[in-house]
Amino acid sequence: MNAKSLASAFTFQKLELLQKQAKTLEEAKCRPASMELRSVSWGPNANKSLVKSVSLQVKPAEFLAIVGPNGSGKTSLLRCLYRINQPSQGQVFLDGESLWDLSAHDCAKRIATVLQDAPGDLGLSVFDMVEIGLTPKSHTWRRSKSDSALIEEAMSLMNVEHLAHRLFSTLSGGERQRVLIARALAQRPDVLILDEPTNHLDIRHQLELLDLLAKLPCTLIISLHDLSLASTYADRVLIMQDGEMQACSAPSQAFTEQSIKQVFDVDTVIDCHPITQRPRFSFYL
Ligand SMILES: Nc1ncnc2c1ncn2[C@@H]1O[C@H](COP(=O)(O)OP(=O)(O)OP(=O)(O)O)[C@@H](O)[C@H]1O
Repeated sequence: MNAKSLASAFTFQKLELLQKQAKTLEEAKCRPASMELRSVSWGPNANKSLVKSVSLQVKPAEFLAIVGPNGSGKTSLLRCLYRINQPSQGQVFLDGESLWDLSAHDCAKRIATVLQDAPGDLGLSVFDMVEIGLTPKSHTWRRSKSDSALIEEAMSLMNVEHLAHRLFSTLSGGERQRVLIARALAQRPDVLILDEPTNHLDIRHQLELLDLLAKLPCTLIISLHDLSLASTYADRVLIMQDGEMQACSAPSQAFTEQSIKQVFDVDTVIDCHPITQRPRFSFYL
């Protein structure tokens, strides 16, 4: 077997393992939810809107990527979706129920988040950190065998099981990010919201993460700076500019040379990726 076929056999085995594990998470009763924003606006005060009348529907199990330049309102919009930013106008719905009619605890049972600001040094081990993911659905303080299996499975999916006993605070940026994603997976969410999850990750881990996320049996809403990752993995792409939604459609429709010039102010040549058949970009100024 030559090096190339060895590498692809390894990738295949690993993918098979990931798929099997994602199936176990599926058996752990994920119920992908729909989300809807109806004319949602939000701002830190009455005179300032950072999210401006955004309307969209996300179907159960859909993968929606949110892209846009720095300061375009991606994080502010995500915060509306996980019940931190209460809209000044409009409403957000989770499976048809208004998010603000649900308790924070009910939301946490269904929506998991991985945010840009990592939690501070809580003196917790990696295992403890991932275990926190079980809290919203726990009925008791005692950890059961299936709880431990879920924690281990989530750590193994994110390739951090060898770090289980390390202090979270001693990890590298990329390791921390993977632990926080494992924590979100242990939560067995119906909706998973991630804000720039590929920050700190090397290219191999970026691709593995997106590949794994795209297979999870939950609704995914992810902000990404990397347009190629959004193009390769997302079902639809929402392009934000100055707090407004510029486009929300399949990558091949949302990403055009004109839309990228208008929103990101860079020139692009777009062609079709020979393997993924998705739009591929070459940027220039
Ligand atoms: N609570 C707040 N008070 C005042 N301004 C805010 C507040 N939250 C966000 N902003 C500003 O609103 C704009 C949008 O911020 P947001 O974090 O939503 O953008 P983003 O698209 O996620 O940016 P980035 O790509 O840099 O992460 C930014 O200019 C930011 O400084």
